[in-house]
Amino acid sequence: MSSSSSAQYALERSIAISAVERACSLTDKVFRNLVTADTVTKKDKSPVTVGDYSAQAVVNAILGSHFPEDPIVGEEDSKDLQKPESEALRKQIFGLANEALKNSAQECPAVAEAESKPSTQALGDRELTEKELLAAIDRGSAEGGAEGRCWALDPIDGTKGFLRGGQYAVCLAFMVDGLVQVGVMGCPNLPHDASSAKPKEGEFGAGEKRSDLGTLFIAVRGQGAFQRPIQGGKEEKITMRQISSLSEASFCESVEAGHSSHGTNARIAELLGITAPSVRMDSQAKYASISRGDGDVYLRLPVGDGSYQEKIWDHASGSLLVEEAGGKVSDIRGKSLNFGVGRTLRENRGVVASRKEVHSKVIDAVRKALEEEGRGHL
Ligand SMILES: Nc1ncnc2c1ncn2[C@@H]1O[C@H](COP(=O)(O)O)[C@@H](OP(=O)(O)O)[C@H]1O
Ligand SMILES: [Mg+2]
Ligand SMILES: [Mg+2]
Ligand SMILES: [Mg+2]
Repeated sequence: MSSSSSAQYALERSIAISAVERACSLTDKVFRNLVTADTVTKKDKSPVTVGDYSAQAVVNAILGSHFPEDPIVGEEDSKDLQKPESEALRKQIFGLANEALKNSAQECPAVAEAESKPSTQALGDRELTEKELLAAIDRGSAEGGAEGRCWALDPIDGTKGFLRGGQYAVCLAFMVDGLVQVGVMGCPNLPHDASSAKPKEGEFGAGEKRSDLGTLFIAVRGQGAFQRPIQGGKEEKITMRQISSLSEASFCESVEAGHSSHGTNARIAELLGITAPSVRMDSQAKYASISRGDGDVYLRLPVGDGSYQEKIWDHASGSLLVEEAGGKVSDIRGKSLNFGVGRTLRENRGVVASRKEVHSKVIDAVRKALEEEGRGHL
């Protein structure tokens, strides 16, 4: 196989971009119409439920029409949605997903081009039935594995961030024989330029969205990592920041202490001489941020007894972005992430991502900090 030809996986790349774009405009709309100060106060998660299901339906329907044989490992399934009491929810998702499938075909040059190819079946000519919609969601139930083509989808990654008005991402990756080849990530609330002010969290409901928010990240193995405004525009190449010493680095970590141990991170920073405060954000936007140099090290340390198995859709697209931007991604022991063993990364514990040159130093500090806590066995 000629690995560096820019034509390699060009179709998968353009279909993935269009699917993620459509899903992002849908989730953005769901946020603006359904997340209100009231739903947030009541800790009502229904907006994210609507967004999750309809975004998965849209992406899977698009993948299904272009690559009908390809298995998809998606986070959601329609089991709860099929219950009689979910009828109103089903109707809402049905409307949103069909609208997204219909509207965007003309607006998105990548999909217009791909869909004009005779081999593909045009979407959006007619509405999907409710049955087809549920089937599209359940197309995501593949088991994954080390053989052949496979997609991994997180329709809304960072569900907590979505509800806060903070960072979340639509993440889609294409894998061959367990290796990620294409990663596309849409971050509707991430500024194009990291130096511009961060969006204020908790600004719910209607109102004009800032025009500098919404960034799309794209990576193909061997072809580099790129970003562009999600609304369209020129792709620019991104690379991780050059730092001469780890003491200049800053960490990027989860907002949720339950997803990554903040206390241990602080000790690792101390061991490495890092003084800059950690940047905390939800979702795989962390991988995207370090890929373009907003931060330098993404640490995700196991919490508790370390038995949690990371899900492949939480890391597939982000890890390729970092690798293509000059970084290295491994688990806390320095072992490569193995995306070919099923729906989870069961052979790995936690994640460490940084520039290649400093990666082993970070791994050493992680080991030392865990040993000090009596968790060296993790
Ligand atoms: N105990 C745990 N440890 C690590 N990750 C967890 C976890 N419980 C849930 N997660 C995952 O963490 C993801 C969010 O990561 P982050 O905290 O970096 O934003 C969630 O994705 P979803 O939001 O798609 O469900 C979920 O899959
Ligand atoms: Mg997720
Ligand atoms: Mg999710
Ligand atoms: Mg989830």
